[in-house]
Amino acid sequence: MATENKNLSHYDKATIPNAKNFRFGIVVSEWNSNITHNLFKGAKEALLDCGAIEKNIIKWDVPGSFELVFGAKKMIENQNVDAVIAIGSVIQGETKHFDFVCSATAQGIKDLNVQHNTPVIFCVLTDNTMQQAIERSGGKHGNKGTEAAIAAIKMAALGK
Ligand SMILES: Nc1c(NC[C@H](O)[C@H](O)[C@H](O)CO)[nH]c(=O)[nH]c1=O
Ligand SMILES: CC(=O)[C@@H](O)COP(=O)(O)O
Repeated sequence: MATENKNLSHYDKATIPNAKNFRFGIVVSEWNSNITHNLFKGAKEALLDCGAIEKNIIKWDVPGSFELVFGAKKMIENQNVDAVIAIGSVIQGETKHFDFVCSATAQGIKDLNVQHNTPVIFCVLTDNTMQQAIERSGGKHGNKGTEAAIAAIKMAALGK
C-alpha cells in the first residue's frame, strides 16, 4: 500500500503498549530542517500521547541524513535507550547524490538493527520534491514522525 492510500498519523492507542517505562533517542538531520522539525514534532507528540515521559526523550541533531547512522550508534552506546528514531529528509537534486545518501542511510540503519539489541526506526523521507516531503511531514498524508514513534514503542516493547 502506498502512502497515497494511508494516513501516516493514524493510530489506535488500544493496540499500542504504554511507553511510560521506555527511554527514546531521537537523532534529527539538519538538512531540510523545515521538514525534519515537523517530523520530530510529530514523533515527540505521539510518544507523549502514548505515555512517554518528556525527560526520557533524548534529542540529538546531526548535519545530514548520512550522519544519522553514526548518531544513532552513539545514542545506543551512551544513552541506555530502548529505541532510537532516526529522522531525515532527503530530496532529489540534480545529481545521483540522492541515491547514494538514501542507500547508505537505509543500509546503515538496517545494519545497526542487526549489530545491536536496540531497535532503530527508519524515519527518513526520500522524496522527489519538497512538496512530497511537506505532504508526509504533517500535510495531507499525515506525519511519518508519528508513524515512526508508534513503531518505536512497539519495538521497544517487543519480547518484554
Ligand atoms: N542532499 C541531502 C543531504 N546531503 C548531505 C548528506 O546527508 C551528508 O550530510 C553529507 O554528504 C556529508 O556527509 N542530506 C539530507 O539529509 N538530505 C538531503 O536532501
Ligand atoms: C540528496 C542530495 O544530496 C541532493 O539534494 C544534493 O543536490 P544535488 O544532487 O543537486 O547536488
